[in-house]
Amino acid sequence: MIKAKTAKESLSVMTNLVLPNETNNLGNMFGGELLASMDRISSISAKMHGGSYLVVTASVNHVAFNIPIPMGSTVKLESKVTRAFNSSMEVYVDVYVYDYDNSIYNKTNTGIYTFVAVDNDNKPVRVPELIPETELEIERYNAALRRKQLSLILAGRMDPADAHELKSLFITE
Ligand SMILES: CCCCCCCCCCCCCCCC(=O)SCCNC(=O)CCNC(=O)[C@H](O)C(C)(C)COP(=O)(O)OP(=O)(O)OC[C@H]1O[C@@H](n2cnc3c(N)ncnc32)[C@H](O)[C@@H]1OP(=O)(O)O
Repeated sequence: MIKAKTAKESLSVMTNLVLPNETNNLGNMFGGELLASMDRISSISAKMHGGSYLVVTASVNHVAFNIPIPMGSTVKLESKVTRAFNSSMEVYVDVYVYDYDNSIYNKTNTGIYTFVAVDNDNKPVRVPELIPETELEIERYNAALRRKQLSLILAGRMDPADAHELKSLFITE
């Protein structure tokens, strides 16, 4: 049996400066640059949880661009696995921009990614269970199955009729 791991064991943090070649014509960080950084850091978290296996991005489930990030900003990305299923793992990435006037980080974006651990033949392999500890980790863990079902439906991999946990949000018997 594979030993379970806590969510915090997969924590990965990356801080960077937004340079001019990473911005759009409004002088704000280009969305694709942010997506690439989010994919990169979340793959590190998935790999930390999955162990020696390779991990591949199976889906980008959600990315909200709530606030533009201006050129010159100090951007911090934090990612953690929120739940492990059989071979797949959900990873949350929270993005913050440093406010130098008030010496605090403000959250600007959140992204939710799914990674799958695979062997050298690209066959999915089992990953350790995840143990959530903090209130936020437990909240994200509990809702992850519904997000997985939604992601599978959108990818054409699941019949909505089989998504019982997701349906229970909308339909009460
Ligand atoms: C030489 C030097 C080397 C150095 C080395 C070090 C590297 C160290 C860092 C590594 C970091 C790399 C990070 C790269 C990250 C990319 O950039 S990877 C490139 C982009 N991604 C890809 O190319 C993946 C392409 N897709 C695939 O290969 C296959 O579809 C997959 C994802 C492996 C799934 O395979 P499958 O045969 O369809 O498997 P299936 O059994 O149906 O599903 C497996 C699991 O995935 C889940 N799943 C599948 N699709 C979805 C979906 N859309 N939504 C949610 N869940 C899904 C299933 O529900 C299932 O979950 P579990 O119940 O097992 O938990």
